[in-house]
Amino acid sequence: MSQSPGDIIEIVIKCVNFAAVKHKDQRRLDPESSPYINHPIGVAYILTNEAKITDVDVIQAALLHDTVEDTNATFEEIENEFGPKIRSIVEEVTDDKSLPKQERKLLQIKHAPTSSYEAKLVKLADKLYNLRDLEKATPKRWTPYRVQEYFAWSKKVVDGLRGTNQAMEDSLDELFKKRNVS
Ligand SMILES: Nc1nc2c(ncn2[C@@H]2O[C@H](COP(=O)(O)OP(=O)(O)O)[C@@H](OP(=O)(O)OP(=O)(O)O)[C@H]2O)c(=O)[nH]1
Ligand SMILES: [Mn+2]
Repeated sequence: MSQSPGDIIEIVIKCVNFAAVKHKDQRRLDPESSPYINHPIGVAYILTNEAKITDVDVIQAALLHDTVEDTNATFEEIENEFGPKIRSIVEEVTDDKSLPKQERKLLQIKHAPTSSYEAKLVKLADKLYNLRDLEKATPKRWTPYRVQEYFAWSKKVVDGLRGTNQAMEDSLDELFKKRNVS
């Protein structure tokens, strides 16, 4: 059965609310300690506004994409509230925080090319948002070297996501060019 505009608004606001409640005590690492929720909302907005994505599953997954990785939310909870499709996309974009950082970073590079189309879209928007943040301000306690390393690693992940969305890939390439990352 197709979703009415009312159904879509209801489910999207349910995701925004779920993410806001889960991320409520978290802040970004920028000098002003912005609310963390700005990030998932901004990732979803990149997808609607720049990537022109209208698939509600992708927008929902974007809003929820860091809840399991960074809060007490569980995949079971996501499935109960939002169904198996949303759980599956969120699962694809969630790092296993029990692994050493180096390994997590390598796994993102490795898994990017075989991710689903929906997960690739969320990943591209996530990287675009974070790299734009890095252009605006250096996160607390990050050295210039760490910033440059994040750019170089992101390029390797993005290279495995190509052929998914031209607008986001063009914006990412502009950022890599400015940083001389190739
Ligand atoms: N650029 C930037 N990033 C910030 C800021 N505050 C929090 N972050 C988060 O930091 C993460 C990147 O930092 P890392 O040290 O590389 O990753 P880690 O959290 O996995 O250890 C991103 O997580 P992520 O969204 O899960 O993405 P990713 O780690 O998969 O790239 C990003 O959302 C900020 O002010 N600026
Ligand atoms: Mn994120």
